[in-house]
Amino acid sequence: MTAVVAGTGIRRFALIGTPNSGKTALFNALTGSRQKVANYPGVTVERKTGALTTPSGRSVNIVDLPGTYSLRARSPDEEVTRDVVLGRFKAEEAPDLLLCVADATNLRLSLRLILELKRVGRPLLLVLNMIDIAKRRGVEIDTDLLSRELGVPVVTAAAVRRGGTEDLLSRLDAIASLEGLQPSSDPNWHAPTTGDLRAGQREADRIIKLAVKHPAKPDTLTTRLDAVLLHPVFGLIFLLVLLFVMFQAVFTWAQPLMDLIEAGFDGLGGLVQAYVPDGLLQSFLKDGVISGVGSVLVFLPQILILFLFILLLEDLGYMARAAFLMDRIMGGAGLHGRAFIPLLSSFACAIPGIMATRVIDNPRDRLTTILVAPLMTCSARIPVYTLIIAAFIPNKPVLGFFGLQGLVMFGLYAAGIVSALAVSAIAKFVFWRDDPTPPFMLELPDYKLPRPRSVVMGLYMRAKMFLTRAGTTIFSMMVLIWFLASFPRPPAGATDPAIDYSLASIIGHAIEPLLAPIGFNWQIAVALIPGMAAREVAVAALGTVYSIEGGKEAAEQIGQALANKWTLATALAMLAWYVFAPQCASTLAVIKRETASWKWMWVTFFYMLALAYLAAFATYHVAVAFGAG
Ligand SMILES: Nc1nc2c(ncn2[C@@H]2O[C@H](COP(=O)(O)OP(=O)(O)OP(=O)(O)O)[C@@H](O)[C@H]2O)c(=O)[nH]1
Ligand SMILES: [Mg+2]
Repeated sequence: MTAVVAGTGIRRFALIGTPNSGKTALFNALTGSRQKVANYPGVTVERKTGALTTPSGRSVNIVDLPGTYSLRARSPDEEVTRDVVLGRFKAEEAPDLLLCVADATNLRLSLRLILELKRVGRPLLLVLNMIDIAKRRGVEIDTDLLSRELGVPVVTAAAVRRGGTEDLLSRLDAIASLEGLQPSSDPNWHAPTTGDLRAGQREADRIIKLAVKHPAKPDTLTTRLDAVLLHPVFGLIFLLVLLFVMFQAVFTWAQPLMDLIEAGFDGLGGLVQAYVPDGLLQSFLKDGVISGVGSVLVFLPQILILFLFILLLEDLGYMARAAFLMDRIMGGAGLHGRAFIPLLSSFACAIPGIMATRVIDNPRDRLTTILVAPLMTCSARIPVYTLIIAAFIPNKPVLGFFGLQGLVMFGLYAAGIVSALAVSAIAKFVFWRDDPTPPFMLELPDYKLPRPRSVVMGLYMRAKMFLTRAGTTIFSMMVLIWFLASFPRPPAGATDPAIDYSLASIIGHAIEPLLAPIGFNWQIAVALIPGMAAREVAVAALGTVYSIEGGKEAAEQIGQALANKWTLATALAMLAWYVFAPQCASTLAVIKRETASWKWMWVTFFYMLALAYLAAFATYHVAVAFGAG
């Protein structure tokens, strides 16, 4: 028995394979986890572990790894895979077995990888995943012959089908009960040279010729769709229309649901006012919890609609195509084609977007992408944008079928994208003028119909995350704001509104002079500080401050309060501010971690702050000049 097994009694199996071959789908099927699975290469960027109990009751530790074509690691995510496989990963024992996952419909690069892995000297098992698709297309694989030629045992699987991992499980069971599994590796291992890789590819092609028969009529759906969707003109038009429909949908489809949630919170507020005696408790519940947290929760439908689109596009296999289409435009701005998916993920949140840059091998390209990712419009900005747009922009039709509100929203997203391109172009010019951008290579996955279960699961996870945030970060910030806006209590016989005596007012008025040139009042100043915890907190904070300020009678909703108390110029300046402001501490923390430097974190913070201030200043003064003050 090996030391590893004797020590813990638990086997460690690692999933390794080419990108998009279904490793994470298998990992989820085996361990019951819910790691992100999507139809483009580069979804997993760090190692994840989970536990499997085999049919005969043995415990196995499963490690999911980022996809890679070779152990000649080029990017940070591939380095993780290489180090785990070689047993060099700090604080982790080497795996007892490498489960090499291959896409059965596309074996060339997978077989080259497994030939390369053989040189490491660890026990191997080749899993031919997506066997369901291969069968449907009529691809015939002689697994016995394949196994003999490779000198590696082979098993088939369909990770996302019910019962699709049974054969694999019984294999794993047998392997887990083997006594003499030696997790050793060849001490003379060296990274493959280009020559090694070529030789490996020739050998892989020879084996494929022997063991795999492709149907006479290849699958043409993907080719036919790509003729249109990858077309340099029609493809781009399609992408733009798609994005526009997405933003329009976020606005219009969500409205009925938002009205419903809003009515629910209004009802709750009414109940609290009727049944909880006047005083601090009533104010805490009504102004702090209901006006504050409630004003953020109403945005759940919009966020879910946005994610519905993103999840569908990811599962369909469209994301990698969009990256391909955008490569020319992004290249012009000094961004690498590989930056597209990280930047698109940043529409959800800059944090996973910044993590996704690990697939970019060139450190300079990776850094540029990290610097501009926070400019993409994350979903936490949606509440701020929507609230202000709904309060100030009339819902007029434009050109017959576009809504003005939807257009403004689209404009804000566009402002984020254009400024990201501009900043990266400037960064390239200033820091890396002479470095050429390396060519862009990305395997385009086949189109797949999204599976309803995984889409629903993805939405559920998003909803859970949003609600958890509302219940923790946002709620605790609200308690703080409510406290600051309620204490100290006004002196006896005071005639001004109670909030004027509070700490919030003192702090807000102290900062106000700095923000007055961009048209912000003291209430906004108060809301911006806790907004650093999470952008949407600013909305909640305004809800609380205006609710306390309004006193008992103020039944008006926050949107109405803003419409009454802000000028149009202030509202527009606030929108401009939010396009750029570095309003999120967690993003800054992730930048620090991913770049391993304080310097780049501060660079991001200050350049975004400067842009935000300038943009808000310009917007405010132009708007005032046009009479919107
Ligand atoms: N039909 C079918 N689809 C599968 C199967 N396994 C995975 N998929 C789909 O293939 C796509 C890629 O799956 P992932 O599990 O994200 O692939 P991965 O190997 O983890 O990819 P990276 O993390 O990017 O390296 C997803 O759209 C899955 O739903 C399978 O056995 N059958
Ligand atoms: Mg994965």
